[in-house]
Amino acid sequence: MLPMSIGEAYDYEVPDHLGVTMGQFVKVPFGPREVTGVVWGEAVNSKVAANRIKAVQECLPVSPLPAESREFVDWVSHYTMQRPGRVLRMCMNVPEALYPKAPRTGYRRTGAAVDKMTPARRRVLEVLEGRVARTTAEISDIAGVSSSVIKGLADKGVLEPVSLPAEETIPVPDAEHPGFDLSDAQQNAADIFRARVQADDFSALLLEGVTGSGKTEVYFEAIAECLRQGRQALVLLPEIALSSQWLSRFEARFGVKPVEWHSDLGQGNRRRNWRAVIEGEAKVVVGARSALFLPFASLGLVVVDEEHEASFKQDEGVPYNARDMAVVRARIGKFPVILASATPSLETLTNAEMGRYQHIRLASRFGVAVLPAVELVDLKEHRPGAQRWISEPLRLAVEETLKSGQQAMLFLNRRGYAPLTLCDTCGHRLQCPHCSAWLVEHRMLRKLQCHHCGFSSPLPKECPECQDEDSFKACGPGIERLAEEAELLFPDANIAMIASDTLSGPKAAAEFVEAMTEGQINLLIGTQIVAKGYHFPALTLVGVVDADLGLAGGDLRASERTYQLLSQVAGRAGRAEHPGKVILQSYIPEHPVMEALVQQDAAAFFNSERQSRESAAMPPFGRLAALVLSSPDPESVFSFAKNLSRIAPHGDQFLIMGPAPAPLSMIRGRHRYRFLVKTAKNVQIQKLIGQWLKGIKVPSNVRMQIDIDPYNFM
Ligand SMILES: Nc1ncnc2c1ncn2[C@@H]1O[C@H](COP(=O)(O)OP(=O)(O)OP(=O)(O)O)[C@@H](O)[C@H]1O
Ligand SMILES: [Zn+2]
Repeated sequence: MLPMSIGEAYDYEVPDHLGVTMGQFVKVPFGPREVTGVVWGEAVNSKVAANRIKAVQECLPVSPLPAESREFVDWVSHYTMQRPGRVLRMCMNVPEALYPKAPRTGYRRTGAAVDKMTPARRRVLEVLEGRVARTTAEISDIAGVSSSVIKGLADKGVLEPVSLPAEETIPVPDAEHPGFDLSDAQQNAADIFRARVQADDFSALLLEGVTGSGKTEVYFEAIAECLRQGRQALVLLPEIALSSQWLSRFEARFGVKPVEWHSDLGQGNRRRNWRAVIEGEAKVVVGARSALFLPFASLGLVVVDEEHEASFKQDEGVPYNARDMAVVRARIGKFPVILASATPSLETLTNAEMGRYQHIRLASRFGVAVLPAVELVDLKEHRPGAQRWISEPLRLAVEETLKSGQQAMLFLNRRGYAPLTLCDTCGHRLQCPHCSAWLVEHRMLRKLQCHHCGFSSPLPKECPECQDEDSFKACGPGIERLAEEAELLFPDANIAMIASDTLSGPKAAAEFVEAMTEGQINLLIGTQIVAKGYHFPALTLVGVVDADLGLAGGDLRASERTYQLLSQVAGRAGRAEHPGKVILQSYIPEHPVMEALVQQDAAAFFNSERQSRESAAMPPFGRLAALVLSSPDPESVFSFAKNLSRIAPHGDQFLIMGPAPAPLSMIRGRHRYRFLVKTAKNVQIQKLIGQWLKGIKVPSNVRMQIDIDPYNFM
């Protein structure tokens, strides 16, 4: 199999001297090029004439891709209707990891004296005190000298070269490293997990625990058991790059840091970690959704933390849901998968109810902490002033919290200064030239930005429509604007504003956590990025500035997502000895989502949500797939969509809706049309779509993306 978008595995001859095994990574000729592929199986009834079959050139010096990984690739390919090579590419996207690293050369002191001492030379000798050996790069890094200083000392015989192991070894987490004493409820859950890991068989477990109940500590015990069994464990976390608190807790429990996998890793670490996974040296990996495609030598447990998070769904490339695929991966590998959340998805809750997943609950917060009280502020009664968003009751609550020396947080899930900028004279709205979306003003960066394609431009001096000067007006708040208001209202507060574009990576995230923990910040203003996972003991007030924000639009999961997000953000309040309070500002306080949040009645909310989904035969009670067609040329995509529509099958078990212009009818200069396929639960939706599209030729300037179980309806 080659990691590219082609239909099936290619046939190659294996020269006698090579002796390949299944899963072996090999170099093969492909047209004029040489590419790396994986031995997928024996060619049966090859369609290629014997004299045209080319030969495998080389086996690569790395363990083969395990059988479980190959089965997983085939499964995901079939389910998502994507070519297997595209899925395989996700497993082997670190080409340099297929070769072992050359041994490194280091230097150490010989004991010979230096004839002429300089400050730079002295620093080098200090770094190498006690005959330790280090690489040139390390020495120049620590001592702050150029490599010529080191070479000069070596030439004089003061330093001598020594050979160092090719790679630093990966520290092994210690299952017996002392952790916390668990509460009774935690202990019960941990016992179940341990038994499941020992059972050496597939099982799916839902760990539903209210915010602050200590779910992490409980699934750590499952990881410990997995380590005792000598197998690898994988934890999928949303926003792993920002989870410094999680990493410290792991280290506290297991004595060392886990192996990380996410897009913020440098090239060197990616290489090392990928290789450590396939060679079985990486015992615990924590990563983003893509970590599921790592070539684990012997995986024995997957934990999906915050399993309800939509970020586990990938929309681009191969569209897949890592939560669902984690369950598949566990079934293939015959081991347990743990789905953890304070607000599980309706899909997972339904699976638990049907008995497919074992449901384990943690009903209260750990220790003395209690769940925060939730209050609604009806914005129809307590209107903030013009161009203001903080109501009087919320203002008072913040003031009181700050006065008592505790921390408050204002939550608004909108980046930038204002979501819309328009001309006050003619009403012209500033729109992205490549997308059907408004430009968002980011005042700190002094520019307008498209949140869909990244386009940015300075705010124009004059309106492109009516040529009036300085006529643009910001409409609505983003967190930058909210921060402006907060500075006016709370002049003495130490305000920090945190959004995905202000928190630029793991380092900035760790600094933010420290500033919160040390109390250097007392008023936090943030988007969803601060809504989950964090544990700040002194944070006692959470104010949700616009609780209705997520409810707009026709998204199937709008209510569910709003409920989950607001529960998460509410759950940041009062996690230690001081009780917390949550204020939701809303124009629709009677909405079921608001009522459920105030009553803290998750069950009632999910029952009503379940009923409405069931009566509409929507997931998880029916199946959905989206077909998105796009092209730079509006004519081509429209006529292709029309053709598809003409030949669309009809039946009473399914419905094909569309083509309709997608709600975002243009992204990155591509015009988009959508079909939505909706079927009964028992219909094989892939088969139906396969029959529909059989023999279809997609025009070369049109792209067709199939998305099974779509989460994004834009
Ligand atoms: N058995 C225990 N002993 C001591 N501290 C604990 C114990 N269990 C949990 N804690 C602490 O309680 C806090 C909350 O736990 P944790 O963050 O795991 O909760 P959670 O269920 O993951 O919450 P959320 O869903 O809100 O992220 C953490 O600081 C954790 O270290
Ligand atoms: Zn754009």
